[in-house]
Amino acid sequence: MELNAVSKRYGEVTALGGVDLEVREGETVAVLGPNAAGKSTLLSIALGLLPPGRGTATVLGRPPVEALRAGLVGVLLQESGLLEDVRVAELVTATAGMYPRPLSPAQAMRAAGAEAIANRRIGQLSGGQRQRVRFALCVVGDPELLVLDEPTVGLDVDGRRALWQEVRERTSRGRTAVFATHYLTEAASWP
Ligand SMILES: Nc1ncnc2c1ncn2[C@@H]1O[C@H](COP(=O)(O)OP(=O)(O)OP(=O)(O)O)[C@@H](O)[C@H]1O
Repeated sequence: MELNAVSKRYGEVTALGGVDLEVREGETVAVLGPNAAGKSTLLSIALGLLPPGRGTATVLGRPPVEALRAGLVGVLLQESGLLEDVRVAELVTATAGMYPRPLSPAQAMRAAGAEAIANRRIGQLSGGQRQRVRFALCVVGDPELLVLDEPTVGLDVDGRRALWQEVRERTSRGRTAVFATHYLTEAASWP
């Protein structure tokens, strides 16, 4: 992922003031900053979900939207909506079907620590359980790059452990991850 001199203003608010970032294959990079620092804005631009005011973004050597459409990027955004009436396994299976070379739904749910809730309806899940489902959906396509916005919010110790273990396992296979956090410990403890 490469950002060159990316700026973004919302009216009077300067969310990003000329950010350069280069993330190479196999790296795990934390975007660290306090609330309102511009982390989500940066990730949204890097994903092609938001146009930069100035500057350029490329992902895997192409425009971000193309990388996203090609199924090369797994995304976990803060509090993103989930279908409420379906069961976890149904949603993960349907999402897997949108990718060229997905993991099995069981693998993705295991990676997210969501096996025990596979048959539960999403509308009945707790906040942390929903976050596990978001992570399962993020990895089920076995993407080259994971983009995670505050991925551990709401997760208990086991949920956090499962998530970081999966990120580490992917990185060891040359995959890449970029995550936003305001937890200094999470950013700093990364090897
Ligand atoms: N759609 C929007 N319209 C106007 N201002 C916005 C919009 N989105 C973000 N902002 C402002 O841009 C700044 C950066 O917001 P952003 O969500 O990128 O920060 P963040 O670092 O992700 O924060 P947090 O840690 O609280 O999630 C904030 O001042 C925010 O109020």
